[in-house]
Amino acid sequence: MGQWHIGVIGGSGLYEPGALEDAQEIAVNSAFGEPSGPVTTGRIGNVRFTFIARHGKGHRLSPSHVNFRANIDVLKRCGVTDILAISAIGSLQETMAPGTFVAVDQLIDRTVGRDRSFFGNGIVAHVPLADPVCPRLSGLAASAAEQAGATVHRCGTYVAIEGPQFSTRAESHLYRQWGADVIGMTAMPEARLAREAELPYALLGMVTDYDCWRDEKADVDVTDILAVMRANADLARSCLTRLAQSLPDEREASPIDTILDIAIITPPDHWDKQALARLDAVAGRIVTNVPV
Ligand SMILES: CSC[C@H]1O[C@H](OP(=O)(O)O)[C@H](O)[C@@H]1O
Ligand SMILES: Nc1ncnc2[nH]cnc12
Repeated sequence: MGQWHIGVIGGSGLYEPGALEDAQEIAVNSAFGEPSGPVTTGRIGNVRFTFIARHGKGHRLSPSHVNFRANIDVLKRCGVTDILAISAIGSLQETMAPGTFVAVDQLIDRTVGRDRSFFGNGIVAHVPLADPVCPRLSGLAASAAEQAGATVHRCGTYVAIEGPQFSTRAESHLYRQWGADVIGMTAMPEARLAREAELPYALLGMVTDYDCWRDEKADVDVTDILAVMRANADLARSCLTRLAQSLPDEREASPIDTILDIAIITPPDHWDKQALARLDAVAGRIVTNVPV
């Protein structure tokens, strides 16, 4: 049992966490390069929240240039116990209309060329990822969103594309045939890296558009997406307040908190010193007590 500390990754249209008590903006260095920006840490009631804007303030970073490793590393360094990501998503299903929320539970990764692991080169780990989303946090976040007044779909498969362009119509139809429900550009490798950092991850998507499969005339565009996101940003922020109010007083341990115990395949006497040095936060629970 322990305290909750929720890391929030704010996506398109959500560049500020809203009112946090005792809020402080802090620049935290990462061993994996430049994060998207400083974090804002503060409390809602008894629960600590630490927020980072995924694309940076002013939306400077495209999905391909977000340093996902640095962002997760920084949140881990801040001591977060769980991550709630908030994203703009396109809908691939008629029933998931713009303005509704989706608590994503599965992911398909179509991104290319992004750094997708903290490990390799001197210390190899293979974490299980069959269920990339933490059902506990996802359920709590979905309930919080409902209490805040949102219509929430409690599961959905998200296909992560590389972007930055939106999909072709043929791709959009293909993803629907694959069983994807929603589409975005950022949940991968974010979810992979959260798992490697032993952080339960949940993703609350806000549907902003129907991508391009549905209507031959009205294709997705960024202006419409941002209008929906702006209209929903306060709703997203009130989800955080509701979440803080509804979290159990004590946080029960999750199997994800110790997932590296079953994932690191390289024996400690072969661990590379340089690799270890930058894993001091992500795998700090394991590597800091190892004699080198
Ligand atoms: C602004 S439209 C496309 C952009 O929005 C989504 O970002 P995020 O997941 O950070 O909310 C999508 O993944 C694209 O990056
Ligand atoms: N249709 C779409 N495709 C990819 N990313 C998105 N983010 C919001 N809408 C999207």
